[in-house]
Amino acid sequence: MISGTPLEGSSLGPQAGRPMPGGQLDTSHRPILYLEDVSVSFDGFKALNKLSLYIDEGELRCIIGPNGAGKTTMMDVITGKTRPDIGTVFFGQTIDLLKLDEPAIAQAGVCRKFQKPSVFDKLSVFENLELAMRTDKRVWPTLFAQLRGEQTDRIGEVLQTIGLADQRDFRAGALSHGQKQWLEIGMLLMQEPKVLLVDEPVAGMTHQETERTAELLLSLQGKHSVVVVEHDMEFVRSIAKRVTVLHEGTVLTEGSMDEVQNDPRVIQVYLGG
Ligand SMILES: Nc1ncnc2c1ncn2[C@@H]1O[C@H](COP(=O)(O)OP(=O)(O)OP(=O)(O)O)[C@@H](O)[C@H]1O
Repeated sequence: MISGTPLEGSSLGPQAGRPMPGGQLDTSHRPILYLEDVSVSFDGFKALNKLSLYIDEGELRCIIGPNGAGKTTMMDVITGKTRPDIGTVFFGQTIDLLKLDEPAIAQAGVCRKFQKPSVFDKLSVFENLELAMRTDKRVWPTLFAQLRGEQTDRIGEVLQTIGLADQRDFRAGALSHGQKQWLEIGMLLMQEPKVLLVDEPVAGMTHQETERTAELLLSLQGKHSVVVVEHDMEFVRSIAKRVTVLHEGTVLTEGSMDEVQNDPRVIQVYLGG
């Protein structure tokens, strides 16, 4: 049995079935997440400039763009870390994310995976997943109880999804960098997020780990909306259906990987030609 240490700084969201912060999620009109005309200034510099972005339910979207394009700021706005000067950010049709704070946004089902893994090294893979489930406020009544069968099953499912079933009793500290990243994705999945924001998931990974991460993220689409910010173009090509290119805080273009890579404006932005 592990203790119920809070996951400080982590953005863990909910499992289904409890009232959501900000109201009930309504995705009947397609986008599960949308930003409209969002601007953010830092000392007069516009990090986001009338950015509009629409993410559909179950979609896997890749966001690319040169350094300083505004990708991180965009994620910060969605998760409530940064408040825009102006603009609209909605989760479904009815939940105004600008009215919620960071924990409430995570609890509503918008979760973020940061670049650096933050698993608990001394705990086993299984215990890390168990802890992620126990930090969900809606299962706090079970904090000191034995895991119920369905909860153990859920951990088993997530272990399969992240490809760590054989490592379930390994200490997380003994995992490779790639395995730690998958475990952290698993910890977020324990909360059954509707939207998963993933920041540079393959940075520092081996080729094989990168391929496995592509399979993992592809397996999530349909069940979750996944927004991936990544610089590795080969990786983006391997998972992308629709790619959004950010530049100077706004959407330069959107389309398939082939479309955006052949767009002269994109080539100019990347090559500075
Ligand atoms: N807190 C801040 N204060 C001042 N300027 C900031 C702040 N955060 C971001 N910026 C600036 O806003 C712009 C957009 O930054 P952001 O980190 O969102 O870009 P990015 O696309 O994520 O870049 P990278 O790919 O390098 O991570 C950059 O010019 C950055 O220097």
